[in-house]
Amino acid sequence: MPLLEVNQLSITFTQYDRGLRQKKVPVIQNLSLAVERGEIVAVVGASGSGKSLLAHAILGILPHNAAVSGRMAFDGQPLTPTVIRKLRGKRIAFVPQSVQSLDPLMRVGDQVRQAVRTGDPAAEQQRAFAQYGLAPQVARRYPFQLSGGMARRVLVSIATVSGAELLIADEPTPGMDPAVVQETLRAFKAFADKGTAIVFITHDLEAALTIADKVAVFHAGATLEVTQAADFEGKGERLRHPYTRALWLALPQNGFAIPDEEAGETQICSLKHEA
Ligand SMILES: Nc1ncnc2c1ncn2[C@@H]1O[C@H](COP(=O)(O)OP(=O)(O)OP(=O)(O)O)[C@@H](O)[C@H]1O
Ligand code: NI
Repeated sequence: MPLLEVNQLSITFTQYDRGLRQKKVPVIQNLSLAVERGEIVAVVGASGSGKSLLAHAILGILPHNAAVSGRMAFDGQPLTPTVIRKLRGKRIAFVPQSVQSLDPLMRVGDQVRQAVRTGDPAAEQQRAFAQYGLAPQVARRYPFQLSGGMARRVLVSIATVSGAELLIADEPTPGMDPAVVQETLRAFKAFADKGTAIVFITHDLEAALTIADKVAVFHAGATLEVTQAADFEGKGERLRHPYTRALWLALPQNGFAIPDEEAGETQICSLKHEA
């Protein structure tokens, strides 16, 4: 049984036009995804394709104007609002996309220590900072005193000291320098090797492929394809969807190939953006 199961998830926003007329805007439609213990599933796709909303739906933190349908389960247990409240920050950890989610009024070291569930909080915080290249004195700073990359390392520290069984990381690496990105990816892989299930949301297919077992490709609110990471090889012959193949062929090592429109390739509009 997968640790996390998302079945036929749909999310629709209600918006108000002029004159209080309601408008329903579907943003995710019939999305299914399963993540086993020890498995890293990368979620890639263009900006606005619904990656963060998927994470927010799992964590039960969608805005109030969102209507959700479908089934989600963690360790066989349906993810109801009560259940998810109990799991969040404990068995399920989250690296949010926005660094604004740090508490502006609390020293960042304390925010990391608060997230520790087993072991000595101070020691765990120091270990995490050392791992992600944050100097010990950074612990005494407030979020506004950090660069974007440092704030993201603090967010990764908070999520990883919790010892959660499921880690959902929403774009954890922007603003980090390449060595820290590598260290973060290595850390994720090490967690997975110890049994943690990881959902790794990213624009960066190349980075995703260095650690992912599976890749879920999103486009306009639908999962186009969930594929084995190993299928990204050669000319992408094993990739079923033209958009997925376009993402793969657009990587530098594949020569930034622009798919052949004559051959009927579709949906390559955001190809440049993704590369
Ligand atoms: N509160 C909201 N009300 C209406 N529409 C929303 C709301 N929040 C998000 N959306 C829409 O849902 C879609 C998916 O947004 P989401 O943030 O999940 O995209 P994403 O794939 O995470 O993008 P990015 O890569 O830029 O982070 C977008 O088109 C966005 O405009
Ligand atoms: Ni996002």
